[in-house]
Amino acid sequence: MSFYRSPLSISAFDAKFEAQKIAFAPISFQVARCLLKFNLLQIISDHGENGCQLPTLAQHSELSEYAVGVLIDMGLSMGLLYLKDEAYVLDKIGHFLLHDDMAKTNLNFTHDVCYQGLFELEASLLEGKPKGLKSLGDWPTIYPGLSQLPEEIKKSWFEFDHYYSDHAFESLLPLIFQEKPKHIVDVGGNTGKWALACTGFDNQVQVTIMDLPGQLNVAMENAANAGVAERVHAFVTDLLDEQKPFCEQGDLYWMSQFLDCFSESEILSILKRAAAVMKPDSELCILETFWDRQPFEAGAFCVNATSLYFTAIANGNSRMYHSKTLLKLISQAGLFVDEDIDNIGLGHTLLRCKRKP
Ligand SMILES: C[S@@+](CC[C@H](N)C(=O)[O-])C[C@H]1O[C@@H](n2cnc3c(N)ncnc32)[C@H](O)[C@@H]1O
Repeated sequence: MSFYRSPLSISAFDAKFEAQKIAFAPISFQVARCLLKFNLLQIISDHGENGCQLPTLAQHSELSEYAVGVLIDMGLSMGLLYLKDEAYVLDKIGHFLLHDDMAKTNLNFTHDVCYQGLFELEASLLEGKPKGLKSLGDWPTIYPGLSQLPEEIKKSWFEFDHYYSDHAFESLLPLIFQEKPKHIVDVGGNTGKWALACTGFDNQVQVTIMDLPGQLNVAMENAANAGVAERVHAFVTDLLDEQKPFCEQGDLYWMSQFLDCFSESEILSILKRAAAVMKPDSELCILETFWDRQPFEAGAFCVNATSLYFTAIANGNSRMYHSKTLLKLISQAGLFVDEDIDNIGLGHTLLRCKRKP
């Protein structure tokens, strides 16, 4: 990691400006969202290098000239737009806000899932509980509620979750099937996307998904729709309950974007239970986004920001970890890392683990 290791090279004057950007950050965020929502960035983009004047923009939009005016003037201040005489022209940051699917996915997730709940960050930090979760529903953590979230919010949550794992899955399949596993146990298998990717890649493999009941219903429906119901099996569980059995007989245990949903002590307990059912030659493959393993500072920013979603909304006690934290827990659970591969998909790391002899 080449960043975060020295003071920023920035003048006091510019640093003071950066501090003001933070002070007004929620306002900038909502302005960006509304510029997108009301199509204003798109209309300005359509007008190319000559740009578009306020009255024309208002004519093309459902908003009043006043409403468009406050948005686009703040758009100038945020560096999304610039002025050419009286016309507003799309600048580079505006271009990426409009066209970059990662920015869109992160923005929708932040708005729909996190925005209201983050008001409770302070209380969440003090109590170690996701005090903002009540903005979405009445559950102890977000996970039992995933399948019951209102449609728009559910869409943003799943698009966010899938965006990152989908980018990793394609390059992972050949790696995961290197040792030709016959039975894969997908721990926290969610909607069954990985299970379906595996059954599509290998026409013999059997996949068991361990998850909470709400998610498993969705996953099994997806498996049936894909015509692989006889090769995808449901293992209903709550991994926070140490008394519940762990699926045995897996050649390969798969935990993708899963351990970050738990605190360090919960991770240790889950890993110990996995190690206890693993055969001497079983593998445990962990796919995570560690903030210290990001090739670019932008990645570390997104990963560290996501931690606060866990704090205020998801469960109050988990985060996107530093790789050293997970490596320590893996060893404490009686496992060792056989292979450690960075830069998979969008900043994922694959840890291939085995039981210590
Ligand atoms: C962030 S999603 C990861 C989904 C998927 N593995 C991927 O890579 O996109 C976490 C998954 O863990 C499941 N999960 C969370 N808490 C759980 C628990 N206590 N017991 C079982 N599954 C749980 C959730 O239902 C969800 O499907």
